[in-house]
Amino acid sequence: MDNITREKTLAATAAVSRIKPNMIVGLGSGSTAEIAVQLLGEKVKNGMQITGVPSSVTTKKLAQTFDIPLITDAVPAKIDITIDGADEFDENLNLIKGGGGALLHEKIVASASRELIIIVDSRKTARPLGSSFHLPVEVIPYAHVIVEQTLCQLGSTPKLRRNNDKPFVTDEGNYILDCNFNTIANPQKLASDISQIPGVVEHGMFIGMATRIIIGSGETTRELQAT
Ligand SMILES: O=C(CO)[C@H](O)[C@H](O)COP(=O)(O)O
Repeated sequence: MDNITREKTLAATAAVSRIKPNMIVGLGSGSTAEIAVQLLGEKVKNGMQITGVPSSVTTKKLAQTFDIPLITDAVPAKIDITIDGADEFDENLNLIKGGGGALLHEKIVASASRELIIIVDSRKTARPLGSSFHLPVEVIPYAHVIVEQTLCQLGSTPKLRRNNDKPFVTDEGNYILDCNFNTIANPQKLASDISQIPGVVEHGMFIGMATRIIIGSGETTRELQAT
């Protein structure tokens, strides 16, 4: 196992150790969250009863291979703990997510969760949002040209995400604009401005949602907790 995978596994193991029998567990997306799904699958195999709520089609398929009982039709109003990854986080535990394109379902699952535990490897450290990752904004295809123009007026350089020569399409059939805002000085204000643009479905800033960030670091983990 390479060092980064070991760090992801350490963070995922620490997060999964917080899952107790009969919990409803939100299942995040991305390579780190997938390790957590695999570890949860082992718990289920050993007899622990949990119910998972997947945040993407990819995660649903993975969880099914481990026979994790799932709720897939609609997100329940109360999820005990969600374990997910992130592309960036700041010292206030605000996040940028959506590198894998699952930000809409991830945010819905997170919004229903009593606890949102984020797991990352040591390449990700607390820094102002936008400093190293472009903010994904999910838009309905019909509106993507006009939304792109408005996002330019807000100070970014949006780029339509592509999958080979076609636009990348999300699980809900939408497009993603990856927006370089450089460092985002006021995430709350920008989040509100973007949410008001007609045609925007969701953006990848998760503000005040994460309760804990577990960072795999070498042979150990360290944690940041919301105050
Ligand atoms: O937000 C996400 C997917 O939409 C992922 O959680 C994020 O991209 C982190 O992925 P990884 O654990 O592979 O670095």
